[in-house]
Amino acid sequence: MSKTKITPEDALAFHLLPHPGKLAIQATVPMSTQRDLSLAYSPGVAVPCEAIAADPQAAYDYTTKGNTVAVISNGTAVLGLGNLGALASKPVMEGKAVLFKRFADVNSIDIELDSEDPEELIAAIRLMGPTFGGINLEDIKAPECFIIEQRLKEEMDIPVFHDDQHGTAVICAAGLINALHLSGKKIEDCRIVLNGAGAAGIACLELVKTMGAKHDNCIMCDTKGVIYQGRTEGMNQWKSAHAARTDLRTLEEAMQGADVFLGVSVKGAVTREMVASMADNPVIFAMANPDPEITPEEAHDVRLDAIVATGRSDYPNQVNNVLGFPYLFRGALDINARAINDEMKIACAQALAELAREDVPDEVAMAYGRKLSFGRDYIIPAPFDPRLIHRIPPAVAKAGMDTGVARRPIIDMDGYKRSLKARMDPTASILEGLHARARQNQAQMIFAEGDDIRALRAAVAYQRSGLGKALVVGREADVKSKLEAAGLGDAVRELRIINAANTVHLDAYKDFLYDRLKRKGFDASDVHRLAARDRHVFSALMLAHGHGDAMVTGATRKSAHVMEQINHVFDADAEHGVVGVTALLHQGRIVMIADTLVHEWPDQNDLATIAEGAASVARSLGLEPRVAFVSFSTFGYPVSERAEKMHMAPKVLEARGVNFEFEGEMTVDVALNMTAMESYPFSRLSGPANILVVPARHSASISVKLMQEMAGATVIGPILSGVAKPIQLCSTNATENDILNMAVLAASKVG
Ligand SMILES: NC(=O)C1=CN([C@@H]2O[C@H](COP(=O)(O)OP(=O)(O)OC[C@H]3O[C@@H](n4cnc5c(N)ncnc54)[C@H](OP(=O)(O)O)[C@@H]3O)[C@@H](O)[C@H]2O)C=CC1
Ligand SMILES: CC(=O)C(=O)O
Ligand SMILES: [Mg+2]
Repeated sequence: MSKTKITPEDALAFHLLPHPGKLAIQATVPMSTQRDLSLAYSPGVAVPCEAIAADPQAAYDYTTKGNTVAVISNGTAVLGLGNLGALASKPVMEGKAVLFKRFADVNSIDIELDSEDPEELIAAIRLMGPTFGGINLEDIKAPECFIIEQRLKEEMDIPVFHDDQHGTAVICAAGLINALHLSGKKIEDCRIVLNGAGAAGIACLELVKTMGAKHDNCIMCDTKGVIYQGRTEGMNQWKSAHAARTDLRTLEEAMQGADVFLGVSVKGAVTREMVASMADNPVIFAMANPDPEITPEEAHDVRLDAIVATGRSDYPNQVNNVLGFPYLFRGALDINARAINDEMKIACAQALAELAREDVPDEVAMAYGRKLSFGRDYIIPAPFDPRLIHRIPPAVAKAGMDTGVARRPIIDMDGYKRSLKARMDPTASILEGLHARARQNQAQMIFAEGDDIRALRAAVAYQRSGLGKALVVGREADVKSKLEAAGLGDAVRELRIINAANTVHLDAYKDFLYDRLKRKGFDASDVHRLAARDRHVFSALMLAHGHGDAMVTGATRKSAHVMEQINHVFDADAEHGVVGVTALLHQGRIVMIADTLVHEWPDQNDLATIAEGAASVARSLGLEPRVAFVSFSTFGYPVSERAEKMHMAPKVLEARGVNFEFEGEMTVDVALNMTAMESYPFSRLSGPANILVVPARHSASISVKLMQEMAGATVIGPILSGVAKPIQLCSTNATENDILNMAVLAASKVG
């Protein structure tokens, strides 16, 4: 697996831009008219207030309570970094909140409380009960976390769940079930060593014992070594419950002959020697974050037979509570649960373990750059597995219903599973899919504009994200000084910088170009100038000769000019059926507009070609194309000469016998809104259109820019379809991230 290299600068920039932090709040109701105001606020708001006063359960219907979880910390155990305090824990808590949203569509808000006094924390959190459907406690150190959670569970009527305890224990249990399955050992026979007797450690060992591990076979260690019966130093009642009858005193001694090591302590706590002394087929879960107790490389160095997991996303087998808390809360919220109980946690662990043993869909395999199948390097589902959202919450909800904590049981389980699938934003998986394919292809990407810092930053990000090799066209000294000025001086060595003036291939490139242009009014000196001095032409020549797999350009010059230059090398014009398609991503929806680049005033045949090009782009993004030819008239009314070609284009497609849905002509609202489409029951579209073929390039540009400026839509493209090699153009106002996305798109098409 290619490892993503993240620098401290990357991490800070990610948190700084485009806005400080990682989340925002968005209204879900219209707030534009006097009437909206009267309904949302006084006087309309009084009605739900009274309804809730009469029946508290109504809060789940009329407020956000039922889908809102608080992520609460006091920062006393921030990951494995220790007591950084409430304020410094905020990035982690915001992070958990975004994970809740991304993976389970749970709205979540972070709350950092500046106190280490359990009583203060209990009082503060208890008072927040009315606001939330659940409380996720996070990174509060042991033993205070045990007292706080226990009391809040008793005193609150919503789920209170300390993620570091139970989230970790659930995932650890799921991974362990599968790891032991592979090593052919029974949990009751295993000698288990757990390092880190805090929030995560105590909960993990308790669950492992519930699963059948014998008390006398389990050794728990902390900073003072083995927790044995009679030890007095650094003890508390939770540690005492796991004190072993043993003469072992150090982690090193405990590890000898152990079958399983569970680490929830700190970076580097385990040595190669300790791993070497373990039993056959040892299981090692080094779960400390951000750095594990021992890296998989170090462990495998001494024990090839080890099954190793960490808490990180850049190694196989990520045993991290991100696989648990989003889905546990999703299931709990959907039954308006009073609590998350042990049965719900066990159901979650079992569902996760089962899922990992099943066949893995290709999209998941691609996201991880390798074929995943149940085995030593795949014992637990991967976080981007799209099946998690509809497999885990139903198991949790069912367990909650069976054990009587549901205020509102689910009656139609199949309907519930379908609704879970629909919850997820399809745009997220499309972008993830593109990244996945790009990562798998490991393309050598030509960044043509090495004189532009945005392109250079994108090239660095491309390479450091493990997507492939970045080839930058530019002068070495210039690239170096620009990168240094941007604080990226160390990236110079990582990139391959190609200077057109002194490449060994220049003569071959010139011969090729001369052949293409000699009958088009270009002489040898024109060709030399183009090949050696124009970065777009030079880059296209590199690509044409296989000295790179794909290219991205267009940030420094208008796309019409860039297309003209590229056309000297490739047949990238309307005549050759090339089409520009722009994808608009907005509010969980994707709509493509075509042609946004190549055809200026297409006729009906061109329009049909544009539809075909756009359909192939849609399929490459994993979408089943539904094309609408759009205009200001719908199915012939009002009659207009201008709309004629849009009316005729579907007939051309019919004659071509294409294998995707299309219809037209129609207005955009009919194309995108199934209710409006109901007035035309003969329409052949089975759902709202996802491709709008527009009458001309100006209407394409207007539509895209209007959506971008007014609605804040994310714009990807124009994506070029029909060129012999993957080339992507970005716009002159592209950001580093836009350029990177274009590179990813180009890379996803390689191969
Ligand atoms: N992968 C995952 O999903 C998760 C991983 N974790 C990781 O687990 C670790 C602990 O978190 P948490 O339980 O919340 O923290 P706590 O502060 O509650 O507990 C930390 C425990 O680790 C022990 N410890 C610290 N250093 C060492 C050492 N060198 N050798 C042995 N034990 C040591 C402490 O010992 P003592 O009692 O003597 O002070 C304490 O018992 C962190 O690294 C965290 O990132 C946590 C949750 C989830
Ligand atoms: C993953 C997590 O919750 C932790 O490391 O604290
Ligand atoms: Mg944590």
